[in-house]
Amino acid sequence: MDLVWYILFALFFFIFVILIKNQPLRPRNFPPGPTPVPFFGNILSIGKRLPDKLLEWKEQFGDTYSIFDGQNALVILNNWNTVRTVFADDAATGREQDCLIRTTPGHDVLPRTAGLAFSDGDLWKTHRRFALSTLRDLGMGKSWLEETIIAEVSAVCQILRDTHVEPFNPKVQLSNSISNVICALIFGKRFELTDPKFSQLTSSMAEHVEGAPIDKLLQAFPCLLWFPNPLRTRLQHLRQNAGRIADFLKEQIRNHKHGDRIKSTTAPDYLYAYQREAEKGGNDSFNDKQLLVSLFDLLLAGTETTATTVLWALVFMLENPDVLRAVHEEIDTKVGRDQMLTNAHRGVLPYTEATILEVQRCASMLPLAVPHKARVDMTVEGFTIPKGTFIAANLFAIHRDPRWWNNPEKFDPVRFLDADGKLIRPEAFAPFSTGKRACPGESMAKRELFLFLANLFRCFNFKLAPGANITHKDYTCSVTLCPKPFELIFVPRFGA
Ligand code: HEM
Repeated sequence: MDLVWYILFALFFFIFVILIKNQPLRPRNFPPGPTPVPFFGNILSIGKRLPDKLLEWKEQFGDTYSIFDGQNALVILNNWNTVRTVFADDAATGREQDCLIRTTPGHDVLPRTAGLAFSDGDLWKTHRRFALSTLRDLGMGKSWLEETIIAEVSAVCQILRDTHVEPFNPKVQLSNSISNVICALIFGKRFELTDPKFSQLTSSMAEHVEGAPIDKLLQAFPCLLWFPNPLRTRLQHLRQNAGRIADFLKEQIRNHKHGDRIKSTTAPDYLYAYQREAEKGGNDSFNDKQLLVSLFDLLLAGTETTATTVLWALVFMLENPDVLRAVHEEIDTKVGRDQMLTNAHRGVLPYTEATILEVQRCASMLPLAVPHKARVDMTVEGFTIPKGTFIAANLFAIHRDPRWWNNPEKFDPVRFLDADGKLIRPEAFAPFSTGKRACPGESMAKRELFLFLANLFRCFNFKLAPGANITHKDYTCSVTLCPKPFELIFVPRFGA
């Protein structure tokens, strides 16, 4: 009996030590926040609606607070002025480098510390500068990009007309056509919207983004990688997905190198510009590994974000038929129904553009943008943030902050118009984030969103399929907020 008690005592003592060792602790003078539990941090309190929980904690702990995902602390910034100051600082430009979906011990699907979105330091600076100038050279003031986007919108509108007012989930076709724009930009190629292989690829991209929470969970509990379980199986599937996208990109690079490029446009593309830069020599970071991951980042960032915003726009138009009616009226009276809308029409369609901005504000589809990491010890709002701490801008909260927005829960495009009906950009509007790591695709994305959405609005009325229901509260939450799958009836407003 004594031995049993002895073993039990030793076991409890062992568990106690493990719990104490794994109790996440806030360093001195660190932002306050909810009490974490051993191993899990605050993960278990979050539930299915992360943005709502983060708003609750903001009420409780103030504008700058911290939470733990497993053992890692994440500082959440909810005040726009703080975000602007912190993200302008070079010290806050670090990024998380570990990603289980992208890398496997001994075999990296996509090499870590490479690319644009998850690299940092000098490598990131060099390649971000290159990306910004190349995207600007390829896109700015060039008609080919606008023509490419309009061709894609026309193709997708035709597919939607061909549904003959039958219920249809437009997600795959919209993602394919939006992905075609970034494919044209990065390697000058387009794919048929109904091509099953291409549809599989864009679905893999969506799954890759949705998989981020699994990655986080397995990083918090690496022991789950040691034995078969559903999370490990899911991770393997996500890695295969990432591998499939990487293989697709390698094929494009090979074809390009072998001069087998399909010239759908006369413009040179990103890949061409990159290879020219590499040939110049003088900087060996312009290598094949960096090229592959940069293309991966551009393809995913350029497809998922824009496609999800378009889906959100459809949801908000269903919920706000008066707004859609006002958009139709503006387009019909200022331009007319019988021509495709181009960038030249932006100036005469301020209400339509304001509607798109309001969709971005209300959706806040990247609710925490992409978290940054402190590269050195920092002081933020009087708190000490040690080197290596993750820092996130809560764009979802900023876009609902009553200090900046009247009646923030209301979908109201007029907040983006001045008294003369001209478009304004309120200060705390930051769907593309701000500062040194702000989205390099912003100007391209804005153009795409206008051309896709204004033309979809021009062409269709949207109705829910009988018995179906979707509201802006029905979303899935990973890195992005994405409306749950829904079917719509696309009612053409006029003949083709
Ligand atoms: C509606 C469309 C889009 C939205 C809302 C969006 C938003 C964002 C946000 C919030 C970030 C994180 C910024 C930060 O870390 O502070 C980001 C990063 C990034 N975006 Fe976008 N984006 C969009 C479209 C695009 C497009 C079309 C491209 C490519 C042409 C692109 C390429 C990138 C890249 C490469 C990064 C990583 C930048 C870095 O880490 O330095 N995005 N985007």
